[in-house]
Amino acid sequence: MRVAVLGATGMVGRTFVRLLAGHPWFRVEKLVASERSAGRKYGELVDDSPEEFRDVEVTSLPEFLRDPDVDIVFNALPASISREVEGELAQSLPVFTNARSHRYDPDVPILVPEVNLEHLELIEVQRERRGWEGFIVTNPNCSTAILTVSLAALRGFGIREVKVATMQAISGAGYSGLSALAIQDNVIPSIPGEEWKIENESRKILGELDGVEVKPAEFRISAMATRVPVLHGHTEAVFVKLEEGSLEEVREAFESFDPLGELGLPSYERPLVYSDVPQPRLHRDRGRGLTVTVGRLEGSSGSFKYVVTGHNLVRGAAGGSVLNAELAYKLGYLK
Ligand SMILES: N[C@@H](CC=O)C(=O)O
Repeated sequence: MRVAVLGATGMVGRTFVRLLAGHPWFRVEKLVASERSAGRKYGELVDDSPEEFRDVEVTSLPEFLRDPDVDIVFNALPASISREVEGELAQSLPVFTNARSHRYDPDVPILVPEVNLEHLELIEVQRERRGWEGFIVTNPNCSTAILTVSLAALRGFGIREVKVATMQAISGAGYSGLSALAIQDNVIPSIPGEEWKIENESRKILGELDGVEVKPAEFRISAMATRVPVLHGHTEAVFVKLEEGSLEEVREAFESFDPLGELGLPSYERPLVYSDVPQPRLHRDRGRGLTVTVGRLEGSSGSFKYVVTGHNLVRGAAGGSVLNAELAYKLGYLK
């Protein structure tokens, strides 16, 4: 299928392009960016462009919108312009987006294939309600994606409460998000909007599809987000209360979590690996960036703590979105 990547020169857009290079089902035909970049070769704008895209001429967003002529859109544009752009494109095309603009619409799924694949049924609700031929599927905020993969492994024990403190990498703030002087030798315990997203997106993702919308999961959740001087890879200290489960059972649940192994999705990797001391520099690239690493599990009688780390740009953004598209393709939502 022919694909366009919107916002192709930003941190997440570059990751989309890298992950889609040589993809067996999706062929990137259009790299879309600002008017400033339009007409220039992708390799001039992005130093580490995959070889096959170095000479591709970048298209401006207005030009793309006049005649999209692709089968699928991956969106890495900023949220400030995404709502309108996505709404326009979804009238005729499937849109897989990293932007938060539509995440909280009741008929739009926040999809993590290993956690809530059944929420894809909302595509039919969107089409019915909005008269679209296409649809919008979002991936979660990066820290939420990493957290929910670990929580999904624990769902069978009955999750009652989650407390999480994040240590988020610099790349989560975008290419020019933070100055070196602000983050070097420092920890910044404030990421605007992040805690609300973690708390609300997690409950939607782990919630139940009730016909035309998702009933959020009922567990209590409280998040504290911090930025740390790590390039890529968000790490999270999680404290969870479960209805039941021993330490051995919880560890076994982490170790055996592999819900979509049979589907044959090209990007699929085991979503979770247990390792004693998870660390972003050592573990973020595990499973080509799609595997999260869980460890430091301690606790008893339904009260546990653990650490999870994962690649914010891959599992937490572009990689999650590509996996969403692969799942939709496999389940017949892309024609
Ligand atoms: N908001 C996150 C980026 C992931 O979506 C961050 O600031 O790290």
